Amino acid sequence: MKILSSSQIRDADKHTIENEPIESIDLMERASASFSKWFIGEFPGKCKVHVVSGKGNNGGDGLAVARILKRNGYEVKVYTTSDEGSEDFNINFHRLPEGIERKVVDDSLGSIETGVLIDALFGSGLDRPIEGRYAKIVKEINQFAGQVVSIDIPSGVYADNPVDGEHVVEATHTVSFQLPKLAFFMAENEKFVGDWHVVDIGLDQNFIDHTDSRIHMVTLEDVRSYLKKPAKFSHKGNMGRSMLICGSSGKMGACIIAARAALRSGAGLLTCYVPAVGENIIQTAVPEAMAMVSTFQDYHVEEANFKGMDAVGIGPGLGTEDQTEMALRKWIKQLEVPAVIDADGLNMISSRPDILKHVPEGTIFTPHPKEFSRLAGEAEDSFKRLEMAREYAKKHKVIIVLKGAYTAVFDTEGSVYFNSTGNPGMATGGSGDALTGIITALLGQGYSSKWAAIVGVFIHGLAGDEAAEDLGCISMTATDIIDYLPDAFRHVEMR
Ligand SMILES: NC(=O)C1=CN([C@@H]2O[C@H](COP(=O)(O)OP(=O)(O)OC[C@H]3O[C@@H](n4cnc5c(N)ncnc54)[C@H](O)[C@@H]3O)[C@@H](O)[C@H]2O)[C@@H](O)CC1
Ligand SMILES: [K+]
Repeated sequence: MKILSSSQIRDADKHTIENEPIESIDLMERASASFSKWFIGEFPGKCKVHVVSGKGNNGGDGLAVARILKRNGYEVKVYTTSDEGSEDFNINFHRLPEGIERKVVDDSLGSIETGVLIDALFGSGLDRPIEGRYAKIVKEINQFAGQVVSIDIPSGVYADNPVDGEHVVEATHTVSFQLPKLAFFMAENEKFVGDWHVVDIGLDQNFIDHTDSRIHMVTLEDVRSYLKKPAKFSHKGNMGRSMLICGSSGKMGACIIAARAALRSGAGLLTCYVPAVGENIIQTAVPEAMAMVSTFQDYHVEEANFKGMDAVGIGPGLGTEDQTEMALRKWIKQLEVPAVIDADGLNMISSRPDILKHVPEGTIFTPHPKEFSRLAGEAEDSFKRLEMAREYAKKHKVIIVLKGAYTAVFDTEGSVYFNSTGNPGMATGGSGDALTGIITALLGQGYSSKWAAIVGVFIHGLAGDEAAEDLGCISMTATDIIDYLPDAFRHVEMR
């Protein structure tokens, strides 16, 4: 699913109005009806609803929603900051039926105790920080004890840029029209956006499909269409020969987790290249994997042989000893197959950036934000980090998997794909090692680097979601994520 900027969405609105054709006020009605349908589903008890409207079209939506909810049996009170506004605001203001209490407010809503508050103060037309009387209103909205639902976007949040003011509505839910907004994927906006939802308002799909956007959200349907089904005549040899270079003394767990995750992701033949300390451990813990053992006891110091391999995963539990770093340099120089580099592998590259020039095109890096800042420098905010990761991926011709609540995959052409699965329970030790194992296995099965990353991240998150459903976010572990991989793959396969 594409994510469009607010100016692109405005163009889509305009195009729909001209070409469907539909009057602007009727499109507002359609949007408000979609919002109301969502609202009635979420709050079926006919609670008291307070609608706070600005004077733009977001406020106009609020007024239309007030009317629709009143018709559906809700007790509705409307607070407007003005009795006059945009053309469509004015029409909806005059359409407000009898029986809706209304109040034109200056800088205070007065006391609101119960019910649900709908925030229709500002939408995508916000063009400066919220100040003065509007700031006081936002303060009151945030002091309200009940749930707050923002129409389209929380007032004070920009769709495509970082928040620049102190006064921003903190919504419980945000109901966005037609498509999600880039702002929803940024960690610092979580407290404003709350849980977000998208409702269809019937904008011209053909126009959206032809609008150039390099920002996407990965959906189940996307992954479903890219998932390779094992062929009837497949055998272990053509399901990919993969190697994990992993482990050091005290960090063999990372290796085990990555190996198990690879096997649960369809790796045909898996070899774990480990230092001597890891031989018994990996052979006992993961009997399905072969072990290739380095002569040195505690950590990697030697060259590896990738002959016959289809994919390599480098990183889980490697440690960052100087000699391991020298070994890493050799591995990278002789890489001829698709590879994913994680964790300590990335940390070593950060401290010796000259290794970068040997990294083959299309290699996947899977940093979390801290590892990414070691690679590319600190970012002021998530929007800047997004641009930095995009530039880094383009410049070094690598696929970046920037891990976070919405893990983002950056391809070498400047496109970014936000993941839509996963939960806070996955921020647990070993979760990243499992991801490395999954991506290695997919690379081995012939997925392109970009799609191995996108599909791997999605499946990893989905397995985490299935685990969280049964075990809860607090108790789940990386091993649980692996245990739920079969459910996740089945879920994607189901048609
Ligand atoms: N046809 C369309 O374009 C549709 C638009 N829709 C709604 O329209 C919204 C966008 O409407 P608008 O473009 O009218 O914008 P807004 O409703 O967000 O408000 C814009 C107004 O607020 C003022 N303003 C901006 N920032 C301010 C600030 N910090 N302090 C004080 N005043 C400020 C602007 O000067 C302008 O008068 C969307 O978010 C969506 O809710 C929907 O009805 C769907 C259809
Ligand atoms: K709003």
